[in-house]
Amino acid sequence: MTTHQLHSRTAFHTLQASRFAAFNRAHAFVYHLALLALLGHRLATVTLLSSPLLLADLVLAFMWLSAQAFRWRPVRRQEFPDRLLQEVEPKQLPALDVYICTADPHREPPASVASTALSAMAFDYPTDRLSVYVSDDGGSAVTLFAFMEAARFARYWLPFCKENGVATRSPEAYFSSDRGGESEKMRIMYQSMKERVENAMERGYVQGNDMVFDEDDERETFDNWKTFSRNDHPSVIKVLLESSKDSDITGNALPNLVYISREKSPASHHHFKAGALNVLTRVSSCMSNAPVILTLDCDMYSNNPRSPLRALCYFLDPAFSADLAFVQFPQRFQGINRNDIYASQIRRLFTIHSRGMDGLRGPNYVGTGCFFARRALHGAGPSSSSSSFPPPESNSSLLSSESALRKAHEVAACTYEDSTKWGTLIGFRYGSLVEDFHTGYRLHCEGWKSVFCDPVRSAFLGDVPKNLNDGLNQCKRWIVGLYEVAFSSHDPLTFGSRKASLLLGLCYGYYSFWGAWCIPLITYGLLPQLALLYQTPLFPKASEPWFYLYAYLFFAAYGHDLVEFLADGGSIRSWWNDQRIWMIRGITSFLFGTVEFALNKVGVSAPGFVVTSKVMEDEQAERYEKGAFYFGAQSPFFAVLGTVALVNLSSLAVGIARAAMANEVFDEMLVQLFLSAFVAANCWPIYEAMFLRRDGGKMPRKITLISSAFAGLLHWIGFLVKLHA
Ligand SMILES: O=c1ccn([C@@H]2O[C@H](COP(=O)(O)OP(=O)(O)O[C@H]3O[C@H](CO)[C@@H](O)[C@H](O)[C@H]3O)[C@@H](O)[C@H]2O)c(=O)[nH]1
Ligand SMILES: [Mn+2]
Repeated sequence: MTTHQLHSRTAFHTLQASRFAAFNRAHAFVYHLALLALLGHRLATVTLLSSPLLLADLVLAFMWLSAQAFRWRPVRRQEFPDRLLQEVEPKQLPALDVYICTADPHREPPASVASTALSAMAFDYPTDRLSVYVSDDGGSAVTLFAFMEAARFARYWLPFCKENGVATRSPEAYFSSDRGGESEKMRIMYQSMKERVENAMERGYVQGNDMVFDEDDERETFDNWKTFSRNDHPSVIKVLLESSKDSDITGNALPNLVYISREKSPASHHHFKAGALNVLTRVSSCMSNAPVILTLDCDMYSNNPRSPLRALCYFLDPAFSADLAFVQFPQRFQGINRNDIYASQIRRLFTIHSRGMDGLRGPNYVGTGCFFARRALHGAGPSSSSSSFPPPESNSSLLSSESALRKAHEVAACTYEDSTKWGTLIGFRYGSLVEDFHTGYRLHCEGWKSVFCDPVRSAFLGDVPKNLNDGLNQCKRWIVGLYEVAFSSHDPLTFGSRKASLLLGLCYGYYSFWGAWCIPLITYGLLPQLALLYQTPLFPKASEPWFYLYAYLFFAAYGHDLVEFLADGGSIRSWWNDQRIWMIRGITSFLFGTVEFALNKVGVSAPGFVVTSKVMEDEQAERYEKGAFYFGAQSPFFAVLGTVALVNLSSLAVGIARAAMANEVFDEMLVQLFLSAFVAANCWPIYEAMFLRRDGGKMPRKITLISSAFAGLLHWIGFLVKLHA
């Protein structure tokens, strides 16, 4: 029991260990014995043909073992913002800097990005200590324009939210559901602002008709912009709202709002989002320099205006916060269809495993919805930084003062980081496409801890890729980034387990090698099926005792997974979809990511960050809403899926036919028959898309043909192997 529980009547937060922990440990003990027996049996019976299964089982064993770390001590926390407010005067609350990253106005519509900013500006937080900074890696004049519009709209929107007790403070989200009465005027105002932004977006630049330029300076900015290109332009830093000068229509101060597009040049590396976050960290330190920082992706709007207070329940607890680097809220999403066909919620990553890590030293940083102590980004471990929180008052001079702006431009320059420790020891860390995973991991290694904060009303909501191909591409990028950490000089298994803890090292090890799932998934998705076709048994007979070992290992793993999923609030249908997508990712994203990482390693290609699209055509939206898969892209992923689906279908058909004729086939081949049937059941949407559907989401003819050719090739190889065996 912690001290916080003892004083739970006044504590700002409490912690409760999960009742599952004891069960998990007992189960892990039994399961590991079975796993050892399996590996022993495999080794003793290994043949040339079954040797890939041995490798697959070894990878499975590693995955299982490292995943037990998440189950060792899951915890749940609760925080009490009202108690905090009883003890801390609003004037004593630390300043808060919010960072919002955007990178591409075509994939991330500027009006939605501005909506996210408005939701953060409308936090239940003293506006004179709140600043919102947006980083625009897209270098888009339209995004700046959208933020200028948002700055004007904020004068009405903030008082509207507070007077009407609105909880959904992103205007985009608020007006997407039908509202009448009072909000009609606001809706019209928002719609017309959105239209102006969209018109400028369509045109591609901002002109005098779009807005009344307040100052010549504004006109000049947009005129100069016409010579900029995305990858080559000077820094643009604009203070759009300044708390000490600007107020809303009721006379209350507005938060600071600052637009930044860092300098870009083809000659320097920009380190994707991590680079953007580091510029934000430095520019904001020249301006508001708040001790608390919130990072948000441009699509992750605030859905709970009190989340800053919740984070402060931890940061303002002096007995707790000395080594607290960040408070992570789960990534949650809006607009997911009923049974979450693409398993977009990724419950395991975003909640189940986060709770597991929270019982060790804290959840991983997942890039958005995360409050940081600024000092944790200074590169000194917790013991050497000042233990009191919050640190002394932030800058009080004007954000837009000439000196602040001069300094800000200096630190946003693309050569500023040359021969500094930014990205290696200071700030957000470079070297991985999953800068969030990497940064959180390194902070844990430095001795910092983190907290997982999961209020009943989700704190933030974002968009998910609602198209299978986009989702698989996103996952592929993650895999490449995760391997970059796995094969760095700070690899989780050796370095991490020493510096953080053995269990945390295993957690990070599990994810850094996430892509290795492709080995067992591809092996188990093809080999037993081909062997079934050519009547080669690879598993014990159903009448042998060893059979029960396999059955136990399979059903216990799936069962445990299901129980965890249901306990997290999932349904059986969405669990089924989740495990299906895991298989699909395994043989596509994980495989392609593994290959891509290897190619990067030998210098054939270089890592790139393809921003996930947050826009969707109406037809696609409708199809997604109905729960139909979308296969209508010429994607190499789909060719792999089609191949595996066809191999399983043919082996299942042949296997059943043979088993119907001879009983001993059933006995000998039960495991292989089961595997074919199980994979085929999972492949149902693929068969539909190949053979049954007529709509735009069906598999393109070409992909079906390529898949059939590959499947045929595999059958033929199987046949040759059988001939020679
Ligand atoms: O060069 C870049 C590339 C991306 N971004 C921003 O990074 C965010 C995440 O990009 P997105 O395409 O949405 O990637 P996802 O894969 O959906 O993002 C997940 O994975 C990322 C990498 O691990 C994390 O940074 C994110 O927080 C996490 O939500 C967006 O706001 C982008 O605008 C930049 O600012 N600069
Ligand atoms: Mn995203």
